[in-house]
Amino acid sequence: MDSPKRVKLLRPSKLTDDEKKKILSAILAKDPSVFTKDSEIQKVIKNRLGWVDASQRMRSKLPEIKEFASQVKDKFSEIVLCGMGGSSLFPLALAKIFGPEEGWPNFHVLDTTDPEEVAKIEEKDLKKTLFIIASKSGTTIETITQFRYFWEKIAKQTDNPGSHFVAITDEGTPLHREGEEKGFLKLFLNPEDVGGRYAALTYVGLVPGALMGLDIERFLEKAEEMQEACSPDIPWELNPAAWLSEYMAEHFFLGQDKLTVLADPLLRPFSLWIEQLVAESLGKEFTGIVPIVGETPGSPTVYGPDRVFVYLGLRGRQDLYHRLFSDLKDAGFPLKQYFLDDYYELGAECYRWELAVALCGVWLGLNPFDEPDVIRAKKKTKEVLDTFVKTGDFPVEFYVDDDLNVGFLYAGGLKVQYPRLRAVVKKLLYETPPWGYFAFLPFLPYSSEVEEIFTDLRTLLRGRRQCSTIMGFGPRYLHSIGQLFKGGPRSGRFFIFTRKGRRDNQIIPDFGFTFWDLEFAQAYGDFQALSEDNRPVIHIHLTDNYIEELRKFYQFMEEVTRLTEDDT
Ligand SMILES: O=P(O)(O)OC[C@H]1O[C@](O)(CO)[C@@H](O)[C@@H]1O
Repeated sequence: MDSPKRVKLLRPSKLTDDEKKKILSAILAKDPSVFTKDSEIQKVIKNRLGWVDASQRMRSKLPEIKEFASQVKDKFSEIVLCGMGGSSLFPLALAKIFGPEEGWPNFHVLDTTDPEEVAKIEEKDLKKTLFIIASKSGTTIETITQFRYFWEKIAKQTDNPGSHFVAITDEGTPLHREGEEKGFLKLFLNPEDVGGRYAALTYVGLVPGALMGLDIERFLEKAEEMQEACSPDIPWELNPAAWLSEYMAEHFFLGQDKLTVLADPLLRPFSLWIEQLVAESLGKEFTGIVPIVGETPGSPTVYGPDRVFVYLGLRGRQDLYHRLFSDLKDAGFPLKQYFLDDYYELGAECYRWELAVALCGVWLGLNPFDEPDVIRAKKKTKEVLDTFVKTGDFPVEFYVDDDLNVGFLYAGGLKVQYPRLRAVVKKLLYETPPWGYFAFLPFLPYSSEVEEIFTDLRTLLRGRRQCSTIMGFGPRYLHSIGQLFKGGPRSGRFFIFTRKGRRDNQIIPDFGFTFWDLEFAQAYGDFQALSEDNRPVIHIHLTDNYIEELRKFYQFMEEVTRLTEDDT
C-alpha cells in the first residue's frame, strides 16, 4: 500500500514539456509542494532547498574563507578534517583528486573510527596540526568522538588547544556551542537550509578547498554556469540536469535500477559523493535507484539487464574506455557520457547531480531530502555500546568456521541445517535473484591491499552471477549508501567484516570506550538492523591477521561460486 505521505509516481516521458518545466521551476523557486502534499513535510523540505542558490550565497563568504586559509597556511603542516558522509565526501574527493597545492599543508580526511586510521593521525606532529570538525548536526558520533580524543591529546601538548580547532556546523548545534566555549580558532556556520549531502559547495567543500590552495571561486563559477544551463527556459532535452533525471528515472521504471557510475580513474573519488547523494536521496520506502560505483569496468557479458551506465570522464582522455563503451552500446546497454574540461568542473557536476536527484525524487514519489532508515543502525549501535559500558562485554557470540578459522554470524532469513560458513554463503548465493546486488562492507583500515581484495571479489561475483556489487568501508557507508541498504529495495545481500585489534590505549574521553569498541558496535549494530528487517546478512569476524584471512576468503568464494554455478 502506498504511504499517505507519498505522491504518485510520475514518468517524465509521459508528461508534456510544459508540465516538466513547471516542476523544475517549482524546485528552483524552492517550492516544496512538488515533493509531497503533507504540509508538515513540506515545511521540512522547504528548509532543505538552499542548495539551489548556495553558490550565489557563498560568494560573499569567499574573502572570509581565503583570509582564514592564508592565516593558517604557514602555521600548520597537517590539516585533518573529521566528518562523515556529506560533511566529508566532497573534501575527500578534493584531497584525492587535486591534493594540496605546493606550499600548502598536507590534508587528511578522517571519516572512520578504525583504530589504525586514528593511530595514523596520532602519529602526526599534533603541535603543527589543525583539526576541522565538520558536522551539520554537531552530534555525529564518529566526528564527536574524534574531536574529544584529539582535543585531549592537543590539550596535553599545548596551552591553547582551541587554536588547533575549527568547526563547520550549523548555528546552535552542540558543536557550535562547544566550539564557542572552548575558544575554537574559527567557527564556520553553514547555511541551515542546505542538507548534508547537498552541501559540497558551502563551507563544507570551500573551506577544505581553500586550505588545499585551490581556486575555490572557480568551483562556484562552474556551478553557476551549470545552474544557468539548467534554467527552465532551456529546452528540456538540452537541460543537463533535467535530462539526466529523465534518463535515471525512465530506466528505473523499466527495471534498470542499478545506476552504474563509471569514472576516469583520475575522477573516481568523486563517485563516492555521487553514491551518497543518490542512495540517501533515492533509496527508501523499499524502492529506489541503486548507485553502483567503484567496480572495475567489464565486458557486456558480465552485466545483467538491470544496469544503466553513466560515465564521468576528462576531455583529452576520451579514448580511455572507448572500446568498452562501444561494446556496451552494441549490446544495448544505456550509457550517458560526460566529459569535464578540467577538475574544477566538479563544481558544475555537483549542481547537475543535486538537481537531477531532486527531480528524480519527484518522478519516484520520494522525499529526496531525508534519510529515515539511518537512525535504526545508530540505535542498535547505542544499545550494543550501552551493554558494553555496563558489562565490559559485547553481547555477541560468533560461530567458528573450521575451514577459514574465522568467526561468523548470519541472519535475515538465511537458514541452514548446520551453521557452517560454506553452507550459509551457498544459501545466500542461491537465493540471490539476478537483479540482486552483493555488498561487501569491511570495517577495516583503508589499505590498498584490502581494497584490492574486495575489488577482486566484486569482479569475481559479478562475473559468476552477473549481479551488481558494492563495496563500502564501514562506518563510512553508514552515512552514505547505508540508508538504501535498510530502506531501499530488498535486493541487497550483505557481507560485513570486522577484525580483532582493540587498542586499549585509545580510550575516548567522556565516552569510556575505545575506537575499536565503537567500530565493532557500529558493524554489529548494522548487522542487527539489517537482520531485523529480514535482509540477508553475514557478519565475518577476522583476527588481526585479516589480510591473509581475506585472501583465503577470496579463494573460498572462488570455490563456492564455482560450486553454485555448477549446480544452477
Ligand atoms: O554532518 P553530520 O550531521 O555530522 O552528518 C553526517 C552524515 O550523517 C548522515 O546524517 C547520515 O547519518 C548523512 O546524511 C550526513 O551527511
